[in-house]
Amino acid sequence: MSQSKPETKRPAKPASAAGGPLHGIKGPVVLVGAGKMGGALLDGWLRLGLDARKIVVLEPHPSADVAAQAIGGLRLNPDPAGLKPEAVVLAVKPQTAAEALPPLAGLTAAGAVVISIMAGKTLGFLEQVFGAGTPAVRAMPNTPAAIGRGMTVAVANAAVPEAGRTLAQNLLGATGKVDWVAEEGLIDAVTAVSGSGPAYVFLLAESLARAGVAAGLPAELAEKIARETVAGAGELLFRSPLDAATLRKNVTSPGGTTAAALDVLMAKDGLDPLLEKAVAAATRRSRELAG
Ligand SMILES: NC(=O)C1=CN([C@@H]2O[C@H](COP(=O)(O)OP(=O)(O)OC[C@H]3O[C@@H](n4cnc5c(N)ncnc54)[C@H](OP(=O)(O)O)[C@@H]3O)[C@@H](O)[C@H]2O)C=CC1
Ligand SMILES: O=C(O)[C@@H]1CCC=N1
Repeated sequence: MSQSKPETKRPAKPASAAGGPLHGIKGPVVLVGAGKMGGALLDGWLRLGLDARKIVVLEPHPSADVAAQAIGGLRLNPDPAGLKPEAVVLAVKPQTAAEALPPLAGLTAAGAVVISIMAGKTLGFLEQVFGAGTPAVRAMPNTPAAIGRGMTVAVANAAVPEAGRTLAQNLLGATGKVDWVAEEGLIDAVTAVSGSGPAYVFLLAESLARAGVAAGLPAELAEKIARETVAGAGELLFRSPLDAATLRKNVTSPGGTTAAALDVLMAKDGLDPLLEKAVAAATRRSRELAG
């Protein structure tokens, strides 16, 4: 290993989860690509008590945290030829998939479920690489997975048995909520909304801070209050039983300051058409990434 990735916070030892959702997994679970999203999944599995000895990571430049899991028995970059995995989780970039995955096609010979989180890459592509009839799940998580607050939407091909779906549900659910759809075509728009969505929210924090500076605030104060506002509003949305529109109305006094701002944001050329264009662009890009 010539290079290693920056360290991210990982729990020193997994929370005990005897009898938890990952308890019945025999393994090995092979994770291909342990970058930002693959690393978040790995964290979730370890946090939920999946025995590190049941995990294999294939990653050319593992972070120090991933490498450290080898002490607990995680196997890092063994020869894939001898492996008979229960699941193979694909978390490499879609642009590298065509080169990175064909050498791993033999991994599914013993019936492993392939679970891909790659943007754009279709169930058809997975079957092309791993063979027709391979049980395959295409899933789209997002980065709040890193703190167990992810939102994943998944679709399975017809070859996935009930047990395979449960396995995928449990592995993906280690990072947050999982919804399933029957129609694969929806995943491109899901990618544009929840997969990429955290970036839009972080941009809102950045943009709000810049607007604060333009309104005369010192940059440090503007950044702090914008960040806390986005984080606090997100937390309120998470905890409150009220929907987003009601929470918005609760901020908006008639004839007050919020109403003045919302007149701009909710105008015909406001946020709605802008986000519609942004989500359409991301959806298109997801379809292009199918290759
Ligand atoms: N980031 C996000 O918000 C989301 C990402 N995704 C999807 O997750 C996947 C991973 O994205 P992300 O984690 O952001 O990207 P990263 O670049 O952080 O992770 C990809 C990892 O795969 C490694 N890799 C490259 N080639 C191989 C190989 N041949 N075998 C094994 N590992 C390899 C990379 O190593 P190196 O860097 O050294 O090349 C890198 O560590 C993508 O397909 C993306 O579409 C899905 C939802 C959200
Ligand atoms: O930007 C991307 O392509 C990936 C997929 C969703 C979030 N990040």
